[in-house]
Amino acid sequence: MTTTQQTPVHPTAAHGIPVLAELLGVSKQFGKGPATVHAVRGLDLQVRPGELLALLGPNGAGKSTAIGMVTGLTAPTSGSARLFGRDPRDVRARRRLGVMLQASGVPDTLRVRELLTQFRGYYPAPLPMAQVVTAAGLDGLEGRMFGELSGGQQRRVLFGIALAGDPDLLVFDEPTTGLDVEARRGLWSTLRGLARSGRGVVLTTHYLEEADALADRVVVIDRGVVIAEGGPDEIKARVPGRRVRARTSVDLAVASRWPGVARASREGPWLELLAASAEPVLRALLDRDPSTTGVTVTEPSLEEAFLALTSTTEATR
Ligand SMILES: Nc1ncnc2c1ncn2[C@@H]1O[C@H](COP(=O)(O)OP(=O)(O)OP(=O)(O)O)[C@@H](O)[C@H]1O
Repeated sequence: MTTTQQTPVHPTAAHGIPVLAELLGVSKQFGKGPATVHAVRGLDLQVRPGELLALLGPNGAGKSTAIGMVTGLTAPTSGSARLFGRDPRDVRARRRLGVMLQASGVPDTLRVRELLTQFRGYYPAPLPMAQVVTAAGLDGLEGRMFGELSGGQQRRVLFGIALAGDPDLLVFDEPTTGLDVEARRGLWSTLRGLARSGRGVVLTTHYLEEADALADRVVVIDRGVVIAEGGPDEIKARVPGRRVRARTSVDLAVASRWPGVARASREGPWLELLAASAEPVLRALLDRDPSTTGVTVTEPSLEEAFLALTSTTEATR
């Protein structure tokens, strides 16, 4: 952790717990007139030291736009974004921030060592080169040109660049996209270590098991607004659901209209229902088709909770 910083962490109103970054009632619109896109609408978000926060949401939900406002790359249309208590575009705040975005803009012809040296040079107290290389899994790649690396190796370089300044807050937009299983697990462990050392870590991900395995707090965004927030277990509990699967002749369209049924799907003879609770569904199934067999009831995964939270009742055949 950088020890030379003069800037105090911004003390927020909420119980005096320090906040590294926050969005307060932030909205962002792109375009004008009938073509206006409301990417983010009235979003509140806070990131605290030592926490790993995952932003989840379907494509186009507003996750990258939210991250852009936290990191000062995008100005809010209304509301306020603060980074270490300052405007996120203020260089004194940005020096304490490490960012890894989806698009890189890194020159293909620079070698990994040159890139890391260049980025370390932007910061007052950068992380030692050897630590950056090890944490990002770049051992042996230091002499290679960026443009000649594989997609996964390039992601690791970008990760190294985000770490280079030894930042207090790290923001990653889909950091594990394109990484193989081993590299992903390695990155998870690094992210956990960063949070344990007191840094704030924010990431967006499409891998829901990643948020489940990693995050202290999950914020689910849909159409620009927060629709759920809490620990992974709390998010799952927000859908007080059970997945009921059974071999039955009950019609999909009928079952999908039962009260409390959030999703229904059929695969051959198997009907699967995500429902608020299992008992009424089991009763209804057996009433309609006494020969229903093979019933299993399970808790929803984070993925199912996420789908139920971000979609209206949907029946698929
Ligand atoms: N520069 C821009 N100009 C116009 N529209 C934009 C711009 N950036 C984002 N949008 C729109 O804002 C909405 C939110 O986009 P955003 O990239 O924040 O979503 P996301 O949750 O990160 O999606 P994904 O998971 O696909 O990366 C989308 O409808 C997108 O098309």
